[in-house]
Amino acid sequence: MMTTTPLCDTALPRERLAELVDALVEQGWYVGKGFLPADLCAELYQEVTAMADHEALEAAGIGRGQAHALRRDVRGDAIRWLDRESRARRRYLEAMGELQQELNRALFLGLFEYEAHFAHYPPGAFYRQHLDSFRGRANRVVSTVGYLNPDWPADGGGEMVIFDTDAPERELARVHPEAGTFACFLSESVPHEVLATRLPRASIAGWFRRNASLGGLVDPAR
Ligand SMILES: O=C(O)CCC(=O)C(=O)O
Ligand SMILES: [Fe+2]
Repeated sequence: MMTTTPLCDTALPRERLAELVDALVEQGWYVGKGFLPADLCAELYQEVTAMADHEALEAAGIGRGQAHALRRDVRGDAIRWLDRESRARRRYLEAMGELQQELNRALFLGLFEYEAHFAHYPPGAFYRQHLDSFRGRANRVVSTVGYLNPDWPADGGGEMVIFDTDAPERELARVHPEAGTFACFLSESVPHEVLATRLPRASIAGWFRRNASLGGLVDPAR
């Protein structure tokens, strides 16, 4: 009999997925250490580091379409949108596909698409407090961040701070950008920021989207 090779060996543990769903329902955000497989993070870290070394990343901006602008006073990372060109990237996207299915099954979110980019913050870079969903467009519904740096030191900076929806000056959590840690939150309601990093900081930021076409405008991806 023929055996089929599984598409990937990522398979996010069921109990961690359940924990994530519960936290999203209860507080609108989730942070899990050791959520992503260590070998996967190591491969992705190598890829983004090589891209940074070869200037294969582009300065990140804010806003979509024509409103897109470079604002180094707001965010200082460099990015590259994730394609499926390496085994590691396919594995990561496969894992996000599992998460999407689980979110749709458990929460009826109707998520239909996932977009993600590598992000590299050079020393000194930060990303000021913001929401991930652009005003007037319910396009990004759930945000994800997978961290890739091995052995992040306690004084490395670069934490992601999560703030209270109703009191955005109130800090709720600080996430150390350590390989394996995964953060997930509601894009429209959870204010967050990246504190200035002391070391080069690597991650994959991604968003589950619903199709939003408003006023006859089809919302552009990215
Ligand atoms: O890297 C992080 O911790 C968060 C990044 C972020 O907020 C974003 O890219 O929108
Ligand atoms: Fe963000």
